[in-house]
Amino acid sequence: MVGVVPPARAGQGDSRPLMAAAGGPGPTCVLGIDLGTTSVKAALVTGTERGLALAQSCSRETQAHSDSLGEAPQGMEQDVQKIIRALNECLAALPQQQLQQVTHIGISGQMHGVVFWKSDKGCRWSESGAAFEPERVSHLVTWQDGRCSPAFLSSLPPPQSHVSLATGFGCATVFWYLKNSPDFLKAYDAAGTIQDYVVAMLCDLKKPLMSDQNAASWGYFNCRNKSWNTDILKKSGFPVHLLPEVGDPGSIAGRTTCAWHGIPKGAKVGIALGDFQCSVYSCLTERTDAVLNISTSAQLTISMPLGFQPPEAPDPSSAVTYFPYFNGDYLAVAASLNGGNVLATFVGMVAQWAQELGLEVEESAIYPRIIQAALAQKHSKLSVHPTIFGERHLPELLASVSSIGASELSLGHVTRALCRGLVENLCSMLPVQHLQDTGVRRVLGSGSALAKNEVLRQEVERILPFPVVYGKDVDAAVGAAMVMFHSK
Ligand SMILES: Nc1ncnc2c1ncn2[C@@H]1O[C@H](COP(=O)(O)OP(=O)(O)O)[C@@H](O)[C@H]1O
Ligand SMILES: O=C(CO)[C@@H](O)[C@H](O)[C@H](O)[C@H](O)COP(=O)(O)O
Repeated sequence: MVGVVPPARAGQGDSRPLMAAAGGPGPTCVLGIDLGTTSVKAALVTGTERGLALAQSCSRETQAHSDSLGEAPQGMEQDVQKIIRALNECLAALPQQQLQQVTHIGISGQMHGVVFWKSDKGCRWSESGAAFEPERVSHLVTWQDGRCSPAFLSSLPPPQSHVSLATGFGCATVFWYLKNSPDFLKAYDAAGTIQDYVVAMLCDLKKPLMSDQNAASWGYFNCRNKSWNTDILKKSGFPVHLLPEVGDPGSIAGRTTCAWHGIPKGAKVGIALGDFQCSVYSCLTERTDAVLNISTSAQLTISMPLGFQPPEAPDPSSAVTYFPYFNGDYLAVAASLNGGNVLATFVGMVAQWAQELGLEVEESAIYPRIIQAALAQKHSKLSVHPTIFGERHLPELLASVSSIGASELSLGHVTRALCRGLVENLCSMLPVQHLQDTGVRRVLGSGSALAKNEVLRQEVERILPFPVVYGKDVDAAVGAAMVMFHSK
């Protein structure tokens, strides 16, 4: 037993679906999955008399980054075959006898991105029925994709949504294909996030289902009436037949049509969820909690009051956006494009410099060294503004370094300053003063980049004047499993 998961607090003010009636026919063993940007995580969560327990977990890096097939400038695509391979490796590493007990599957994953497939040929099940392999499936164009320039985005019709349109958002990517490679879209008749694709394959859905969490992340989705901006899109020639059906987070999308890695056929599969919302769900128990998630990207968030409704129109200049959560609730989110991916880029740069100096150093060996070096440098006057990927509200503001003193140039100084810069950047988007004004009493930390990096945790604890409690590195997968226990 790895640890007992915070039990859901039923009752007033809790955004989470009510716990299944005690002793009711609720699930006993749930598989939670997070199809993240860097790694896939899987978690087996069991119901015990003490609440929910994380029985087993596994993670595998996908190494799925691929060149843009369509030669899209600044394209960021991932090979779906490699994502599914990492998923299969994770499940194969979990105990068979526990997988055989699984009655429900909760799936979350990286939001905004889009993958296309041929609805009745999206995968091929192995002879044994144990696993499926993708077929007639495109690459995943991820949330980090930069093909939609500001000029292209401004040529698109204004959305009737509170979420501003940005590059890497599913609907923006479809518009890009429509304009630059229309024949590409003709090969497919289904689309969704990577997690929607997996749900559709497991349940053999002819029409993909998508939760409003993921629909909102695509753009052109009205969260108030839970519908796509179909009229606006049709007028622009958008292939609206590609838009999935939208359902409520926590609802059941269907049942597995085959046994899957030992999980019996007929297991209930939840509608796919946003990884960020599931990371929050795994730990948020009080409305006075703030959550800081640092995985490939980074988010700092607080709950909005019950009954809050987002504005009708988007505000592209705002650093904070409102994410649909559960039960009609919303989260106010500083969603940064710069999180673990900045540290990963720094590690890649160190490896590249070493190679240019004739040294071969594995990136996996660099992480512990830069962390150790920074632990030895408790302070650094260096000031790093880390936004090498820009931000959605300030796409042109790239990274910068200042206060560079001759004594501040060690690997340890630079690493600590970089970690501090990541946290300061989030706090520039959602200031500490605002957290205090809204009554935040505690910060819950989640995401692998935080779980694996003591220096980052030290800087979090220096900058945020609140107690900080950390989760594990499989938070979104645990959250996706918890949703299945708490859904009606
Ligand atoms: N060995 C390591 N030590 C410290 N940090 C690491 C290590 N390996 C990866 N990371 C950090 O973890 C981040 C990926 O976190 P992860 O939770 O796997 O991402 P996601 O959920 O987006 O797939 C990377 O961007 C990197 O910054
Ligand atoms: O960009 C946003 C929100 O706008 C982020 O929540 C982003 O969608 C998420 O980080 C992605 O879902 C990727 O998550 P992760 O792979 O970084 O865990």
